[in-house]
Amino acid sequence: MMKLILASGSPRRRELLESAGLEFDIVVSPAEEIHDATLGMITLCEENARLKTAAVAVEHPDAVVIGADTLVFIGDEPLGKPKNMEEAQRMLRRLSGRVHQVCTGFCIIGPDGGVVKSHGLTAVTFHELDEARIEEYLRKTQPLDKAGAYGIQDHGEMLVKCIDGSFDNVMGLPVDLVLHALRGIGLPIHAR
Ligand SMILES: Cc1cn([C@H]2C[C@H](O)[C@@H](COP(=O)(O)OP(=O)(O)OP(=O)(O)O)O2)c(=O)[nH]c1=O
Repeated sequence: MMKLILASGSPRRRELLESAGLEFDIVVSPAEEIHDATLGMITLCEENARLKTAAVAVEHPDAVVIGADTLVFIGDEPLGKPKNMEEAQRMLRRLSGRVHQVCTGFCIIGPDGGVVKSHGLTAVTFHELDEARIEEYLRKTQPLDKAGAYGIQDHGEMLVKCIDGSFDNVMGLPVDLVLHALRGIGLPIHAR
């Protein structure tokens, strides 16, 4: 049986892959992310996913390794994780009352060195948020380890009016696409 490794320290990614019924080990990737917005949304997320995955794959050449990167985009501008609560507040103010895109790039590297890259894209519409709502949200949740300063799984109803696309993808991993890609490289995965 081929070993699967999730190259991620994100508890959300772990939860999503577990709920898909997969067995895997976790190895947190030491790779540094790049922030070059001129690459464009999809290339930037997929390239970050590839860097994270490749850094683990070289150490585990017999395994199938998967890694991912989630970014929030306002137009062409990527929002990563806020550095502090003030930046988190500024991000939520900017997301208020509008639509943004959440892109999760993922990469799978197999024992043959083959690289598969793909991504999920979800449009998220926020309610109009007043200052009191933003403050309450930031008090209730932990925004600093999340792209765009929010977690849709974390009191998301306080912020999110609607989404167009996959919820899992916003949370950190487009599970259906990942399962499809894993099947494509020959991992025995049963339908959900
Ligand atoms: C938009 C959004 C992001 N997130 C999280 C998912 C990711 O953990 C995080 C984006 O940061 P990432 O850099 O994609 O991932 P990470 O640093 O947490 O973990 P690793 O690089 O080891 O895989 O934001 C949510 O949990 N909910 C959301 O609604």
